[in-house]
Amino acid sequence: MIAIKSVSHQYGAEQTITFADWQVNNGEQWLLLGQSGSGKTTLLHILTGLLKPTRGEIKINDTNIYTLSSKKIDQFRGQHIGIIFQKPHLIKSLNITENLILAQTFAGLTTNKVRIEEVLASLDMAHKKNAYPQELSQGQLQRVTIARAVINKPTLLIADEPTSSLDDKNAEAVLALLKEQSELNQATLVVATHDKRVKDAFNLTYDLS
Ligand SMILES: Nc1ncnc2c1ncn2[C@@H]1O[C@H](COP(=O)(O)OP(=O)(O)OP(=O)(O)O)[C@@H](O)[C@H]1O
Repeated sequence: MIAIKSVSHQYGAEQTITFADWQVNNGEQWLLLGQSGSGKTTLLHILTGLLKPTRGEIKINDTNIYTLSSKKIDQFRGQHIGIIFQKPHLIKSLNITENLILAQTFAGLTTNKVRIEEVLASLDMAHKKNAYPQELSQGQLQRVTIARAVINKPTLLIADEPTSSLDDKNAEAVLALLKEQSELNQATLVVATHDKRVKDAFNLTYDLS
């Protein structure tokens, strides 16, 4: 489902990061490990269609994504890839339901409120569907971020450092949620981290260091 082959990226004249070939099958749960500066963010951007690598090929669901136009890549991302960033990036002037509608619209899909209610319920957030982002706690905001990432039933769910700012208890809870949601939505999960606490929760690891 994800295959990267002979991929490297060059920043300026001096720095080239080379990525080992990687094959990820449907439904697998992977940890993407690497120290600061090893290239995790670069690889995530490459995988999500945000950064065309200098060399190599990336296939997601048999689509060679960098052969698509940038508009088609944006649509492909919206429909097939759910991304959980460290910070929520929700629109403050829209309530939670409206933020999720926006995620459907950006992907070129029609509004599906039933799906929104289903996802919010699965994250125990149904009671906050009309709340605004500033009315939510950090933990609730993180749940909404996960809801937004899975709303379009992505085949690939990517989380970038989801636990680094959390204490042990919350880090464990977020990991459990990510695993549960990827299973519920039959999505492949890739969690990028340098957080050693996360290591034991995964048995498949792609290590950049
Ligand atoms: N736009 C850029 N221009 C030049 N060099 C860059 C650029 N982006 C990243 N780099 C360099 O590429 C290397 C990998 O960066 P990247 O952000 O992918 O690492 P990372 O593993 O995500 O690090 P961290 O865990 O600290 O976020 C670093 O040496 C960085 O300085």
